[in-house]
Amino acid sequence: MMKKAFILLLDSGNTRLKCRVISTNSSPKTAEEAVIDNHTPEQLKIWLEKCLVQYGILQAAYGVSVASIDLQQKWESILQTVQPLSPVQIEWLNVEENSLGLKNLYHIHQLGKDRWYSLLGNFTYTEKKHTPFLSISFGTATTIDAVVNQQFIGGVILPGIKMMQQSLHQGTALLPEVGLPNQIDDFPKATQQAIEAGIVLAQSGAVLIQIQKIFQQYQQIPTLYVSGGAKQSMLSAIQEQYQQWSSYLSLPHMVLIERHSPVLDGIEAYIANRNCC
Ligand SMILES: Nc1ncnc2c1ncn2[C@@H]1O[C@H](COP(=O)(O)OP(=O)(O)OP(=O)(O)O)[C@@H](O)[C@H]1O
Ligand SMILES: CC(C)(CO)[C@@H](O)C(=O)NCCC(=O)O
Repeated sequence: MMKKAFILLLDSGNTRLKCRVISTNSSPKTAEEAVIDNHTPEQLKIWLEKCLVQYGILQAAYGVSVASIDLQQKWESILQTVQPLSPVQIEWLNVEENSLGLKNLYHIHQLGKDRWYSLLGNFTYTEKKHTPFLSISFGTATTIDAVVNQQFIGGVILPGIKMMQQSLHQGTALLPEVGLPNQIDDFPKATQQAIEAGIVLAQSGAVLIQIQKIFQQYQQIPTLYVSGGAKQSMLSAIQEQYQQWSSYLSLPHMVLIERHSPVLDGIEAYIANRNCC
């Protein structure tokens, strides 16, 4: 009988580590996911020890990181300790000029690896490869990346929602730190509501502008793939802003798809393709 084994995928972000276990000799292949806060790295050890019992030996580990070198080394040392007799090195993946049929027009030495693998995850998920899309992440930072005609044509970086909330509070004497609203007013009349609405509009407005630019330049409405820890608070605002603009011009319906972990999907697709060719 074949020995049970698994592969580990890691997406090391500025706030959290997202992990996926892929069982190599059982079905379904994707066995389990976990999210570890960067402040509690020991949780990775606890989770991996559980995985070793359940899924057999750790065969390989692939990661994408935009976090500090220190944190990368922390994840590496945890992997060494959980399987000391046959230690596994994490292979940290890089950005490329071309992968899985997607061409990268961004500066490859500058592009965040999470952005590239998220694009690959969303591109793999796209059935009609010529459909333009925006790969949007509401994480520590917000990123809005555009793919048209199978090319990543570029994207924008904004402070994330939490970062905007904190910076308004920290940089002023009178402004409180706010949470995320369920509903926003068009013309707020109180401080908290004014800040909440301002942040949501800044973020969803940036998305709408990128949709408009693609429409102006390519006469198509992109599909939106939305991910990241703060995505829930943004979905209705994006839909509403699109609705208001598009109804004047009788534009087609916009497809918005929530994506759970596109970076891990991108790593999985990239590795599967590399190992098979
Ligand atoms: N309900 C929420 N409201 C507001 N912000 C949230 C909420 N839930 C999570 N967040 C924020 O989402 C961010 C974390 O999201 P995510 O895990 O996607 O980011 P990350 O680990 O920093 O990864 P990356 O660096 O790749 O963005 C944090 O800034 C967190 O505060
Ligand atoms: C923008 C973030 C922080 C998003 O996680 C990350 O992708 C990053 O650090 N990028 C490097 C700069 C760039 O992508 O141009």
